[in-house]
Amino acid sequence: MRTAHSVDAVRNAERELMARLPEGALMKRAAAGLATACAGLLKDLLGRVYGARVVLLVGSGDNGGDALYAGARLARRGAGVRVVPLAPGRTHPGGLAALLAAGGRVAEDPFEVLATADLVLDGITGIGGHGGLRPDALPVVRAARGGGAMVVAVDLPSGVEADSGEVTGEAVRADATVTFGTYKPGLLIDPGHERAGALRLVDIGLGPYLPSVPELEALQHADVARLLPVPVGESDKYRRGVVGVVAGSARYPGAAVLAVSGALRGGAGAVRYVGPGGEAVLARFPETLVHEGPPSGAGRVQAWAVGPGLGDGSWAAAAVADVLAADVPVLVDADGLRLLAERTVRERTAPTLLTPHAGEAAALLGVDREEVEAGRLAAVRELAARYGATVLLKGSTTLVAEPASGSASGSASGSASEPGAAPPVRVNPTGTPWLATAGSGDVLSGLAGSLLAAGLPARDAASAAAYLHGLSARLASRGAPVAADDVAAWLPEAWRNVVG
Ligand SMILES: NC(=O)C1=CN([C@@H]2O[C@H](COP(=O)(O)OP(=O)(O)OC[C@H]3O[C@@H](n4cnc5c(N)ncnc54)[C@H](O)[C@@H]3O)[C@@H](O)[C@H]2O)[C@@H](O)CC1
Ligand SMILES: [K+]
Repeated sequence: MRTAHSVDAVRNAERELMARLPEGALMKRAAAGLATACAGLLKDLLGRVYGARVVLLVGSGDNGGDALYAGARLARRGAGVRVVPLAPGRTHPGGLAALLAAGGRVAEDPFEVLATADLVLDGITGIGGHGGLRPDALPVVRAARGGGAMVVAVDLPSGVEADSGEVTGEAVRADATVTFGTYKPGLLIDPGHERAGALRLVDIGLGPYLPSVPELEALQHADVARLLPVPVGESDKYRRGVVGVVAGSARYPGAAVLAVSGALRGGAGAVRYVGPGGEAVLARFPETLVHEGPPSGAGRVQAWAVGPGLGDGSWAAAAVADVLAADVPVLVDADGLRLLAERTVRERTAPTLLTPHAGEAAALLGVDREEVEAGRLAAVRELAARYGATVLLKGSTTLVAEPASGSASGSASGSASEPGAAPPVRVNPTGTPWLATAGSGDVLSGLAGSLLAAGLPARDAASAAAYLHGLSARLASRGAPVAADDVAAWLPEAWRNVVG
């Protein structure tokens, strides 16, 4: 599991640790890890550190200090290091002295050195930065990218808000980010994540001083493997769980097929389909149990997934209300989200999982889509709190938030967090831009619904589904476009990849 902590948590931990260490020791630890990472990258790039051309972009804070001490280490190994001070007169004095003593120099012409640099270290701002890059930094940052050097961000790409991943205006676009002590939420959530490049974590000894419950967590293979249901000898289809899928319409019969295709690969023992797309579903998946009346008359199910391609006719509205009245976990997606009342969801006693994309989340919150996209973490938390439901906010870095315990009964998922506090938001690390394709959300709904029916708590079902879904798209794509149908077809391979 990768975990990220807030700036406040990092600063508190740093304070406690620093009180036990000699002055400056923590920064030197950070700089040593940073220099080692840069030396490794230079060796991959050039086969050597000696003679490499390194430029340091340095702001007014300790982030610049890290860059300067790391630059000094690289200079001692024979790299030609030049510093571009973006806040002249406020450059970290100890760091600058160390760099100059090691043979580094202040660049006379920033643009000249950036044009020929092999590696640029972005030490403009770290966790103390706010409000995006300042105008005076923009031409220098653009020249760094334009010169073709590898750009390595120190702790965080400058311009990215550490706690949210928000970018106001412009931010550095790094090839790699070397971060200290713990990941920061902004490194794992878009738009910040996408600016960070490959992530490396340097241990500076903060671990024991960080809160045990992080702000954010990203599951890895082993975590997901532990969550996935495994049938045992005496399992039958009912014990494995039956998932009910309410999806599709005369206009969108394909949504029914895609949602069922995801549900069939999600671990439930059987899939019941309810809606007007039964014929299309059976033609493709004869193993589906099809029902035409209201969902409540369909027979036993352990969880429902409702919404993809439903349209907004009266049948759809009645079906959504019918499903929400059931005392089993319910996933609501797509058109279903337009047909639900906040109060109905809040009053449910069984878990509810909402799976909006940014546009749908914006409609539920009554704000603009851009606001949700820029502040995804705040949006998913707000939705979970308002609806008292688990919320999966789709996107390139899909997020899963749980409401604080007590705000919705039945939706706790065994988290180790304090009573009353919401557990950490989960961010999915397997997404790929190729997943932004029509119908892929329908597959995800069926898959997550199936995992709910198999008995996973809503937060686990949502995060395991997002993980498998992203991985499946990556496996299917291998760099080429994929269709939603491919994503569904590759789910068994993704599952094997995770548990194998
Ligand atoms: N506190 C510690 O013990 C450690 C801190 N470390 C480093 O220190 C960093 C935090 O240092 P600071 O708290 O000094 O903060 P930063 O260095 O991140 O930035 C704060 C400085 O930048 C200015 N600033 C804020 N927003 C700006 C913007 N948009 N454009 C330009 N300048 C802006 C502020 O006026 C302030 O002077 C971490 O990210 C990490 O790199 C590491 O050395 C590990 C140890
Ligand atoms: K930085």
